[in-house]
Amino acid sequence: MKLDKSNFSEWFDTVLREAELYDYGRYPVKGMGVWRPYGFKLRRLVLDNVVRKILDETGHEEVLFPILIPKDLLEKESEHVRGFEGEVFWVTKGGHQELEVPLALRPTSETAISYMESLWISSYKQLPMKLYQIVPVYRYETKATRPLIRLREVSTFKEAHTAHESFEDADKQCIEAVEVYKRIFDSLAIPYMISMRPKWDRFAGALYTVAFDTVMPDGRALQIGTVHHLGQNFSIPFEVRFQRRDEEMDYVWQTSYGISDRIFAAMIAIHGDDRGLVLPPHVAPIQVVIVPIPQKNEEDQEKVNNYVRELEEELKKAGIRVHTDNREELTPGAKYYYWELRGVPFRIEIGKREVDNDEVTVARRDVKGKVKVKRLELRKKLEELSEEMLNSMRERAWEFMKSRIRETDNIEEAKKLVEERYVVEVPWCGREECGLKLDEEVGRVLGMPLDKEINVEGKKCIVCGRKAVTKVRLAKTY
Ligand SMILES: Nc1ncnc2c1ncn2[C@@H]1O[C@H](COS(=O)(=O)NC(=O)[C@@H](N)CS)[C@@H](O)[C@H]1O
Ligand SMILES: [Zn+2]
Repeated sequence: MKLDKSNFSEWFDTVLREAELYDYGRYPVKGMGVWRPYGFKLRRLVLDNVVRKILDETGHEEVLFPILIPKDLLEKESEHVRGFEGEVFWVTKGGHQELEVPLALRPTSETAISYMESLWISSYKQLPMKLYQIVPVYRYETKATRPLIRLREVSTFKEAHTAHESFEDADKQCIEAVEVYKRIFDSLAIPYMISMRPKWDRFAGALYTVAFDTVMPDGRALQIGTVHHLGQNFSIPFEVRFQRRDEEMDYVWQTSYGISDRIFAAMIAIHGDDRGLVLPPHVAPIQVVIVPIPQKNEEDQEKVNNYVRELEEELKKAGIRVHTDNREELTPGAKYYYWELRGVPFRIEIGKREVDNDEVTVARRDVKGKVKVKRLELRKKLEELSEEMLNSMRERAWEFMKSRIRETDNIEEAKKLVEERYVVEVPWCGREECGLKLDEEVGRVLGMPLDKEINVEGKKCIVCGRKAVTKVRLAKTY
């Protein structure tokens, strides 16, 4: 099977399948895939070593809520229910019994969490309350479903929900949430744009939505994370009341922020190449694969086998996830291909020469060439190479994303650039009808850049010609 990343959609589906990460399209429910052992290990390492680690370090506490939400609860916040009513899976029967109250498979959990917070929270002393859970959520997506990108069972949904004393505190939490997401994406070397979503595209029930978008290899933008200021839109209907410091009663101010399986889609898509996966060393299920080079005579073979066994022991003791590929039926070359497809960051080749010189030959997955390393220096060298590899993956990914972003003051040029799969930044007057026109005729409005200086001095809205007040990013999106 020849991989060709220039045909991205085909490449992505093939890599997921051939690297035995994730089985999609064969499980007999549309929009739902299966995490296979190798992919499940990658997912667990990302969740434990990156997502949970950063969330726990920033004052969040992990919880677990029921998956079923009664209809009356889901419908308490009017904008929320309008936003999700077409997307909810319902459980309507228990055994032979029709259920009194239909139960929703959670599409997200603001309603479930606000309901319980109304029972838990009574005083400002309990605030801020910062909870998160990593659970599957369910959305009856009607647009084309795609593995890890648009699922009906979003199997890895990290949703954080926080409650605060004031609008300002919730606002500050949104800023903190943006920093948390920057750390998570930076740790996986995923590049991102941060934009304020336009009013017509914010989360159902939010005052505002800040979104992280990355650019996939085909130039289309993918929303990989969102942060919402919910104001009191849920706490009032759910009566999440608390006594303020001044002893007055008030409703809490809430935020919520979510990431999903899309972080795996982005990491796999952006770092992969024509040989398959390229994984950041600190989350790779196998960090080092040892490939022994077959020897002609018995004695040399014995020496190589012993050397390999010791080396593997040493690396395991150092906490490195190492695997020796002793399969007789494969040539070294076939083994290289097999482990490159699976994105193993480092390959160590051991032949007679390495044994005689007490060294190893190391090949890094993301760059060509090999280096010889003295066995005694190997552990330290692997740490250095891991750092170097992650940094170069991050640099390369940001370079690519920046190469896909253009600016123009001309609507015709904007259309052409979006057609060519660029993200285009254009001056805008801020009026909704112009924004909606851009959304329809040029490209999806990702929103106002929050991650760069905006200068629209003397610029005109590319739709109506009025004075521009800001810029907006437009793109073809998933
Ligand atoms: N069908 C889907 N498949 C995969 N990922 C999805 C899907 N729908 C949304 N996502 C991802 O999940 C993130 C959070 O979803 S959301 O609707 O924007 N926000 C919420 O649900 C809020 N309750 C924050 S937890 C999105 O930014 C997007 O990256
Ligand atoms: Zn305008």
